[in-house]
Amino acid sequence: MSQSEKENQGSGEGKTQDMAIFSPPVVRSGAGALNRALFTKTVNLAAAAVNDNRLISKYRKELEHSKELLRQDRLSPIVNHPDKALADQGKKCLLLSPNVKAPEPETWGAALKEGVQKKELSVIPYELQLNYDYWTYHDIITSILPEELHDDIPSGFNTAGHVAHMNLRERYIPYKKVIAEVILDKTTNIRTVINKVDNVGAESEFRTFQYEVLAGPDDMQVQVTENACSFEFDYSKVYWNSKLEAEHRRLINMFEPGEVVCDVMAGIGPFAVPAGKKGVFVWANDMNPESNKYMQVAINRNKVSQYVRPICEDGRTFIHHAADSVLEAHKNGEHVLIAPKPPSRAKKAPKPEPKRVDIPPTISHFVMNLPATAIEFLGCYRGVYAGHEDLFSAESGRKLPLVHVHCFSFKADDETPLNDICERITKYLGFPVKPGNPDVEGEVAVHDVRDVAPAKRMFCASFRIPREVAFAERV
Ligand SMILES: C[S@@+](CC[C@H](N)C(=O)[O-])C[C@H]1O[C@@H](n2cnc3c(N)ncnc32)[C@H](O)[C@@H]1O
Repeated sequence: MSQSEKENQGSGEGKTQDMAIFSPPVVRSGAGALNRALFTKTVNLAAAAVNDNRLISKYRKELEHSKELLRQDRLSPIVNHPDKALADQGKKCLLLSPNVKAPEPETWGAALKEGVQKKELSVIPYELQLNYDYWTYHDIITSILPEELHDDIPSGFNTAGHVAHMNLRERYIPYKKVIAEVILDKTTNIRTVINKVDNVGAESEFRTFQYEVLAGPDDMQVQVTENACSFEFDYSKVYWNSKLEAEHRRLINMFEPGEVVCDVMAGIGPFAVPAGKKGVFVWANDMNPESNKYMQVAINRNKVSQYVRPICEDGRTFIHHAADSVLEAHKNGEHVLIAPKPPSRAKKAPKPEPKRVDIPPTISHFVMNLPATAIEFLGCYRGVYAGHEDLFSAESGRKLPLVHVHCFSFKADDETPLNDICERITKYLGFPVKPGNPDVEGEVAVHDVRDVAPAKRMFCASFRIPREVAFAERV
């Protein structure tokens, strides 16, 4: 081996650092209480003590370039000198790669050797102390769980404000408390960890769930911000899913200021409140009285009471009631007045009049986010505008409402889910539909929203209510 080859090998160039030394100790404490003190470790390294602090940045760059500097996630290579007296004088060290050994100059690379030769550096042993705070959730849990559980370490959870909501698989249940404690320690802004309690697949009518608190206080009163609106609610009493923010935004972006939107299953208002904020009139219904209560809270918090009306009834009856009530509001001349921007003080222009926006006579969009069953409500559109063909005459320029109905279907790359969804819409609407352009009567646009299970996805189907359905006689 030539001298340069020896030097190369010694300096760690071309060699991967042995990073296993930074793994936490294996603490197979079982399902018992989490003992954070067991997660301490001393890693023996070498460090380049820098004689003059003004040279730190120069040597940091050089040693980084020659791959002699320690590169390890969440560890700064610049540390205080291990000698307390020198540290008190402000002396610093640069931590070196584990391949570099202080007593073995043949492991030092050219940059290090040169620094030592110039008496600007000295290479010293350094005992790096690592503890529980250093390691990630994954590191700690891997260290605790037995190896047969390493293949699918629980990592995902929903959050609602300070609450992390887990849905642990059966085989991780014995470790639920330890897992929750570590999540609590390692996730900023999480104060409570809960686990969904299996209720043998049965979902509650209001899409709430049974849970047990695994770590932190049993405090389910949460605050969240979504689409620039703030919500405060009891997460145990109403439905909330932070993973739907993009879907909420997608539909909100379709609504125009001054239009009317009827949200049939509005929850606490993640469609309604931001839509109201952009000047859309919203009739926001939910059958859960708790949702209705917290929607009112959100309306007040976000100052959208001029635009958003909370209603609490069965969505099936709401559909006709909403069409009638919007028309009534229009006939009564209900409107909002939008205060103009104050004129600049320099101009002595007369104060501009507020802008009046009337509630239009008809609904532009219905939203139905209750994916498990909403399609079954579609029969309720029959007769929604019975006797009101005039409202949608060619001269009026008005179109029948678009319905956006959420649903579940298969996960497949072909047309299977589209055809499945269209078949079910056909059945419940009582009118044949096929995949296509929602502006064409009898055609449906299907948007793929998100994965919900290995073989199941959530979709949103959008279509205009067919004339035959809208103008049918009410029974
Ligand atoms: C999946 S959540 C969606 C809530 C909200 N739209 C969202 O995106 O977060 C479905 C909502 O439907 C409400 N709900 C269930 N059955 C209903 C019915 N028959 N009529 C009206 N609302 C209903 C539940 O209370 C729940 O808030």
